Amino acid sequence: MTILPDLTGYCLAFDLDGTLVETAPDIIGTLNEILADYKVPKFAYSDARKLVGRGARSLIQRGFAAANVPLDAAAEDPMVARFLDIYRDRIDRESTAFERLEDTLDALTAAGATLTVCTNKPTDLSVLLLTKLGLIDRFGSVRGADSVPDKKPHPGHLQACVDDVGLTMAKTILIGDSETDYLTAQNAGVPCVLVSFGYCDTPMEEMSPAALIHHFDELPTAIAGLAK
Ligand SMILES: O=C(O)COP(=O)(O)O
Ligand SMILES: [Mg+2]
Repeated sequence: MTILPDLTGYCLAFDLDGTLVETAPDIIGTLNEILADYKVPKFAYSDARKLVGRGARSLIQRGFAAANVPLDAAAEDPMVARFLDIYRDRIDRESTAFERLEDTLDALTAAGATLTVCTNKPTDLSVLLLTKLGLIDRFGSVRGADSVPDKKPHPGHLQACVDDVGLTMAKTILIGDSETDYLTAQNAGVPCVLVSFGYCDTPMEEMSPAALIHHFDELPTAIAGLAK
């Protein structure tokens, strides 16, 4: 494994869905439960994975649109509430940390880095998921979209995570899977590491992150190149 530089004073802020955790199976499972109420056929996992990543409301809208079923605007709010209830009950049924995540976080923490989670998932669900997967104690701060006045890509969301752990943007790196994460890092003026294994509907070639990784094994080398 890469020899890491001293990362004391560094804040590594991670996105959650599609970056730390493969949450799509339970998110799509929840969508399929909602669609069944409306007699809409279930999505195959491979077809629905590309719909994930922009929150429950967008997923429902995209799910109905992809199935060519009109969605009454008045039905959306109760549907989102029901989605969140169902999802909470099955949040870790099939969701798993991406391969080699824990070894990699161990190495980064041992080198002195402080880890945080900056996600557009609701905070309570983020904490619940990380707790169920045994990951919560690794992070000095977990902030969902509801914990800040303006969510990602607003840089204030990232700033709040950095403030929580008493560090500075000058020594912060954002690790994410989507255009939202890329724009957040740009808006905050910090380097962005993008992972290619998450949920991104923008082609990776259209963004120019500081590093692009395809597996967590590659993250220490990427961080070593950025933390100087
Ligand atoms: O739930 C969402 O909207 C996306 O969550 P993420 O920011 O952890 O990818
Ligand atoms: Mg994500």
